[in-house]
Amino acid sequence: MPVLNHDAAPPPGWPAGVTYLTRSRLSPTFERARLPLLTPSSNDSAASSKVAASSKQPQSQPFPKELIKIKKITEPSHPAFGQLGLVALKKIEPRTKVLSYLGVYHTRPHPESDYDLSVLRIRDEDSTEVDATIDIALDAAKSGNAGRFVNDYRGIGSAPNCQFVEAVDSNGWIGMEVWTLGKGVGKGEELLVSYGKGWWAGRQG
Ligand SMILES: C[S@@+](CC[C@H](N)C(=O)[O-])C[C@H]1O[C@@H](n2cnc3c(N)ncnc32)[C@H](O)[C@@H]1O
Repeated sequence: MPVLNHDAAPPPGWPAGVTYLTRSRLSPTFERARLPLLTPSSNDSAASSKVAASSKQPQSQPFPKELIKIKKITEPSHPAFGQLGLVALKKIEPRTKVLSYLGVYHTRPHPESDYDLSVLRIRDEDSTEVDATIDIALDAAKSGNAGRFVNDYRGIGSAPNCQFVEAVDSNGWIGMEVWTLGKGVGKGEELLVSYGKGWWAGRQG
């Protein structure tokens, strides 16, 4: 009898055309020589000092269906009207992990993506150029989990109620998680982070 992998089923509201992940992946174009930089135990990684110690993660990251749901935004006054967001199904306590941000790690710029999170940016010591950097980012544009639906607070709330936090993911790589901030998130409230002023500045046209 076939065994169904329920972890792999996307949560309700998942959009067609986006691959649902329960673990992040490497892009086929990911420069394999950079892989040790993603592992915080790596000796020469500047990343290791940046990443907070994290409890051992399960192999896959299920959707926290008891905490949140994916919601279609139907209020015309909402700046992301017609899109999706994340809403709390019950009060989520302050400083609580809600879910991981999963996607595809890459080492090439993805300026066109609105779902791309930088996880590592360090100086390239092998380059003769003064400003040369090594950049690794996690893009959920085509493949990801519900972390990709967290909206920015601007024009929606007075302040973010969540933030992206660096952590070690289930692959042992530097990853990102969505955590509540100091006030938690009330039942029915939308989870909102700050993408940062730079994110919006890069999109002004
Ligand atoms: C990472 S996605 C967030 C999820 C997105 N709403 C969706 O349905 O896929 C980022 C995109 O969401 C929208 N967005 C998020 N926060 C916003 C805000 N405060 N105002 C306007 N648009 C926002 C923008 O279109 C942005 O490019």
